[in-house]
Amino acid sequence: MTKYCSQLSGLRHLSPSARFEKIDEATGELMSGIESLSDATALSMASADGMIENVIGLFELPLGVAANFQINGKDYFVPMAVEEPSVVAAASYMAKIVRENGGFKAVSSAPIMRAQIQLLGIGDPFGARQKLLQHKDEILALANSKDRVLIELGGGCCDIEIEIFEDTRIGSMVVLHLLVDVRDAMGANTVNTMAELVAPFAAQITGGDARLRILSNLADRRIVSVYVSISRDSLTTNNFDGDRVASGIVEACVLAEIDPYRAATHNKGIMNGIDPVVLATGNDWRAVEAGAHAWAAKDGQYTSLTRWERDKSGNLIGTLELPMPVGIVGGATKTHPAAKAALNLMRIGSANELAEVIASVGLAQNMAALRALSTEGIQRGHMALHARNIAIAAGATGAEIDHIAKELVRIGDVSVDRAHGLLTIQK
Ligand SMILES: CC(C)(COP(=O)([O-])OP(=O)([O-])OC[C@H]1O[C@@H](n2cnc3c(N)ncnc32)[C@H](O)[C@@H]1OP(=O)([O-])[O-])[C@@H](O)C(=O)NCCC(=O)NCCSC(=O)C[C@@](C)(O)CC(=O)[O-]
Ligand SMILES: NC(=O)C1=CN([C@@H]2O[C@H](COP(=O)(O)OP(=O)(O)OC[C@H]3O[C@@H](n4cnc5c(N)ncnc54)[C@H](O)[C@@H]3O)[C@@H](O)[C@H]2O)C=CC1
Repeated sequence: MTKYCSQLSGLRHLSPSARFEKIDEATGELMSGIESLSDATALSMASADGMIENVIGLFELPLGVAANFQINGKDYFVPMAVEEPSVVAAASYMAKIVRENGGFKAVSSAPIMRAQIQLLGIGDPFGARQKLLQHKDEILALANSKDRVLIELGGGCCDIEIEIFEDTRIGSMVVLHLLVDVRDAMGANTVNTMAELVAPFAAQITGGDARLRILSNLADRRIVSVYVSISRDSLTTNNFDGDRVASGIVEACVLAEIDPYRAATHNKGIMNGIDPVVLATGNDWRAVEAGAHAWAAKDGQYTSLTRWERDKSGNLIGTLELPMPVGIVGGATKTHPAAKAALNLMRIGSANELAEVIASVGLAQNMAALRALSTEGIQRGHMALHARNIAIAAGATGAEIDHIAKELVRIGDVSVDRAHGLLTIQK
């Protein structure tokens, strides 16, 4: 059997089916269910109808595969479901550079999610806090009394925290947090069930009224960190030397660290890498987005999720740290056949491993954007690929698409208007 090797060049020149075969070959043909990735009807109407309400159809997106990823010494072809051109190309390109420099190094914390129980109508919030702490063992036992599967897997509610808030409109608020190791699940349903189970007991021992009982999407105990170190020589391009590219990336990041206007766009670029993998694996991208942006503002000002710096030898060092509440069981991960196939394609063994892959793609995407923005600008690479979209929007079909796109790039005017003009001349 061929060894799984994600280092592949020239995928852009192949047709989708030839690309599929090439990747299948490069993965050692061990992908059960991989055909779902190229099958537009992978999700049946019956399954879709079981997933959400009032279903009348399916909504499709292109699924690309980013090549070259090596994370903690393991190779990955990364499936990305996304509508935006240049994202998959950029991820593959940066993964190629990072691979030559030892690959991505990622670590993640235990998969701990938190649920909140809001308790109102309490005159002695600090006394209530003490009572909750005194009953911690009973709270944990109650929370862990239903989900046998999770407990047998070594997960479950492992700690509590308590917050007190005073508000002029509603008075004292005591908020009990359940900290739950959710193992390989995203965990929202798991912790919500526990919160609803514990709430009446918490109300009884504090004398309060239990209101909200729901997870927090600021998953600050479920953090993934990823690191790259890149020599300046690897960053040299035809027009810029590596030292200039590295300092350009650092300087671009500094603006995002101090200016929320830039930080929002900078972090959007990171999510360009993260969301497509979250989506392709059937995970909840709203939860990941909410957690990422709340984390980016956790010190009181919205800032960059990445840091780029130079070490003493001049190497470019990039790091990304953020919450990553994703699962490989539960939610849609097992009901959507393409999501199952996506996890198979990457040979993912745990939710933590998936989190590490997703964060690596986020860091790669940020590097690509900063590299382009601080040197030649975003338009050349991105708009050249976007030109095909523009050609399609103007009505090009079949072989016309590539022809019109190339012409738009050659003229330097990637607009629907110009594409219309070119199509008219052609017809
Ligand atoms: C687009 C590139 C990669 C071109 O870059 P290039 O220098 O033209 O690439 P290349 O032709 O030298 O190819 C190098 C490698 O890139 C990959 N590659 C290259 N082209 C393709 C393709 N067509 N299809 C598949 N893979 C491709 C592929 O891995 C290839 O290796 P090979 O296969 O040849 O051995 C570069 O210009 C780039 O990274 N640009 C940045 C793109 C980007 O960030 N896009 C996101 C959209 S913009 C946005 O929304 C976010 C933003 C920018 O606002 C965020 C922010 O402000 O921070
Ligand atoms: N605010 C939010 O983010 C909210 C999100 N959701 C949704 O909740 C869903 C995810 O909830 P989950 O609790 O993950 O799903 P789930 O309830 O479908 O699956 C989790 C359960 O799977 C079982 N399980 C089997 N094998 C396991 C393993 N190896 N590790 C851990 N558990 C295992 C456990 O009993 C566990 O409780 C997503 O679809 C999300 O969209 C729901 C409510 C709110």
